Amino acid sequence: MSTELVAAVNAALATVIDPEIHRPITELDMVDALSVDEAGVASLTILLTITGCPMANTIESDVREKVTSVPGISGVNLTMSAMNDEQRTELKRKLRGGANERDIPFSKADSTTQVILVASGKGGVGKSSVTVNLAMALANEGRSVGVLDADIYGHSIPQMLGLMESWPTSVDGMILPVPTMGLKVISIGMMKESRDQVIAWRGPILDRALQQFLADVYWGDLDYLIVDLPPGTGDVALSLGQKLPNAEVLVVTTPQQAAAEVAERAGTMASMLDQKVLGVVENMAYLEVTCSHGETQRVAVFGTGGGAEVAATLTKRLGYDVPLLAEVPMDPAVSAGGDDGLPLVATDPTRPAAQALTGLAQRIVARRPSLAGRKLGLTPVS
Ligand SMILES: Nc1ncnc2c1ncn2[C@@H]1O[C@H](COP(=O)(O)OP(=O)(O)OP(=O)(O)O)[C@@H](O)[C@H]1O
Repeated sequence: MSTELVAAVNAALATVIDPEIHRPITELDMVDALSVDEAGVASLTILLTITGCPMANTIESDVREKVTSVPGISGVNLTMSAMNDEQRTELKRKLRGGANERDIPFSKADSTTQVILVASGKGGVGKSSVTVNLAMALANEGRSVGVLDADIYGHSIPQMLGLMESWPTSVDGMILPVPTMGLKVISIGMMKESRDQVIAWRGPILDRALQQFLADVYWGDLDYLIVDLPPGTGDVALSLGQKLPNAEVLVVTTPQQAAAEVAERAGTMASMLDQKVLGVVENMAYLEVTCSHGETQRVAVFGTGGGAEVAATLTKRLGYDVPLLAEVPMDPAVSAGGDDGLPLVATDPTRPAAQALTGLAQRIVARRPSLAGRKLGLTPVS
């Protein structure tokens, strides 16, 4: 057996990335019994994290391609198998950075992930649409982004990202988010046995489920975790507020006065939980219509000024600047993108609505992460 060839095959395998965990399969101890015989035939076993792993075919074809491309390799003898319990436990330990206990990585003082809770006062203002498009736009800016759909009543994220038939893989109790379009996604809807099942979780059960999303999901290194909250100021906001004291809240409203008033409440609630309000997004701000003379006009379908009003009220109430970060026009393409599972920012970034959402992402990226109001995990000495 040629040790050089084995090393070369190993190096090639190090370029095969597990599509769910986003790490090289060699680092995840998924390569077993690798050898190369005199005739240059490589034999190896790939240990999948679970039997029936949904990504098995992708990994298999990737491994074949990479191994056969190594000079001197004439064939591949590949066995696809699964890890045993011990191997899985070791992998989980490794993924948690050697720690056995499950704590929430984002709540640690040294966490570099910016958690953004997308909140609204009432339903239907476009909170989920803003969530998926903002996440896509941040990914387009080269950031690693996770999306957590914590909207127990709506959970429309799977639909909006084309994941209606996708389920997260679980490795011995550790959940791997579903990868799509460069994002990592988990939805409360994915935890149900069937998609039409109604969830009526409250109090401790809901709290436990949210804890699981944050601690038992292997998110990896994220720049941003965007969380779609249920509308209003309910149990989820409270529970997440306690679990993620450093999270920042992005308030989505429509220009309507009534929507603005309830949106202010969502912002005020955040401050009660010691969270900072990052800013306000006014969605469905106006509709652009082109008249028969070719002139374009902005029609205020839902009135005007709601976003600016929420921003001004929260600035006054909270004592720091809460900016109006974006005004997103009404555009049937936003809605169609949601139905098709493809966010507008990904399919048609030139449309004004997509540009407004990209601008929102750019403003968020450009902000220097502020430590104001953050709990730094320092213990005062007497
Ligand atoms: N800028 C927009 N232009 C046109 N349609 C939009 C826009 N934003 C959202 N919509 C549409 O409005 C409807 C409600 O949006 P969405 O589901 O994002 O709201 P939501 O606030 O998350 O609602 P809920 O909390 O009730 O789930 C959807 O059909 C969506 O496609």
